[in-house]
Amino acid sequence: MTKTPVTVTVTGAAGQIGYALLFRIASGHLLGADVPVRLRLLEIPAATKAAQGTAMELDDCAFPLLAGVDVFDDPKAAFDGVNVALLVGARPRTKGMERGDLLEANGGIFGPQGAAINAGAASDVRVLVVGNPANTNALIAQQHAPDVPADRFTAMTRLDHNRALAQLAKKLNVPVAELRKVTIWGNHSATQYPDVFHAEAAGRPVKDLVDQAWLADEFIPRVAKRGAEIIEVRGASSAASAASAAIDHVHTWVNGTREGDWTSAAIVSDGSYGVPAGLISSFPVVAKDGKWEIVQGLEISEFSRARIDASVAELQEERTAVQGLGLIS
Ligand SMILES: NC(=O)C1=CN([C@@H]2O[C@H](COP(=O)(O)OP(=O)(O)OC[C@H]3O[C@@H](n4cnc5c(N)ncnc54)[C@H](O)[C@@H]3O)[C@@H](O)[C@H]2O)C=CC1
Ligand SMILES: O=C([O-])CC(=O)C(=O)O
Repeated sequence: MTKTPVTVTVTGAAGQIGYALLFRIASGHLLGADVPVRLRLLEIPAATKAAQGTAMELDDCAFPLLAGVDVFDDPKAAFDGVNVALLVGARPRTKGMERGDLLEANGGIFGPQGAAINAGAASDVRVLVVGNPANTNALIAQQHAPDVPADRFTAMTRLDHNRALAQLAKKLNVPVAELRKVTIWGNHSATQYPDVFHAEAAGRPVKDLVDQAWLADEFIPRVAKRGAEIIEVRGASSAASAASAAIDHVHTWVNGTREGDWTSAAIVSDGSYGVPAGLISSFPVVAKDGKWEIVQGLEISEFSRARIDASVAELQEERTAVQGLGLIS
């Protein structure tokens, strides 16, 4: 193997998403089957022993692409030279909580991590925030990294996107691969808006195949509240599906979207579609040459406008809340 290994830092490495994620990164699913990776695992001191255990198991897999694994409890060391940062480490919600209830508990984690990325990351660093509330945590990290281009900070709505694909595929009885141009707008929360008005199923407009009552009363709430449904049924928040979506997000970011399709990612708004610039909000996006671009020029109906605005209003409230907590200025 001649390529230089890519350094991937995973926070919360001893957690349930971490356990589902690390083995897929090491086996080449994140960046490609010919790209060696060096893993850096960041944990709180109480969990570094468990992370060491996972590192031992990674060794035992003898993955040909894995160039090394190190465990850290210091963000500065963990993010030194990082190319891809997966910020997973944060407390998950439990039954009866909304993700926004985690703002105070988790927000404090992301300022120091953003600062450590600012101090030591490689110049091509890409950051994906998974820990909830993901959009606002990503905003906190980004605001602490003034020297890193803002477009390198993203939050994960790919799980919501994948959930929307799965629900539509079932409803329309088509393979997931035949679905295109589904969008998640706004916040990774119950206010998110899964939009199928531009979507296609096997080349046909989805809006002609489903009625508005199904969309409003079944599809949208099902996707938006799927995280809570998993907590209710599984007794713990989504892990393998979240890890899989994180893999998809970074793989698409680096390798591009397929022709004639787009995906969803929460990225720093440039003001498109009336989303205030600077908020980290989910949009329809394509990845080209390693960069996300918002799909422009889509017609937004009144039905969609009201739902996008409601989710964006929640993002603004979350930003005001973390300003009030002194987590960003
Ligand atoms: N954006 C999304 O679509 C999704 C987000 N999530 C979120 O991902 C986060 C992680 O979930 P799980 O792995 O299930 O939780 P978990 O509780 O199993 O693991 C979290 C890990 O993070 C570690 N951690 C806490 N503070 C840390 C810090 N400052 N630095 C490094 N590590 C730290 C903990 O020690 C623990 O090992 C939660 O906030 C959860 O809500 C979960 C599913 C989907
Ligand atoms: O719902 C939660 O708390 C975990 C999560 O973000 C998801 O499964 O989408």
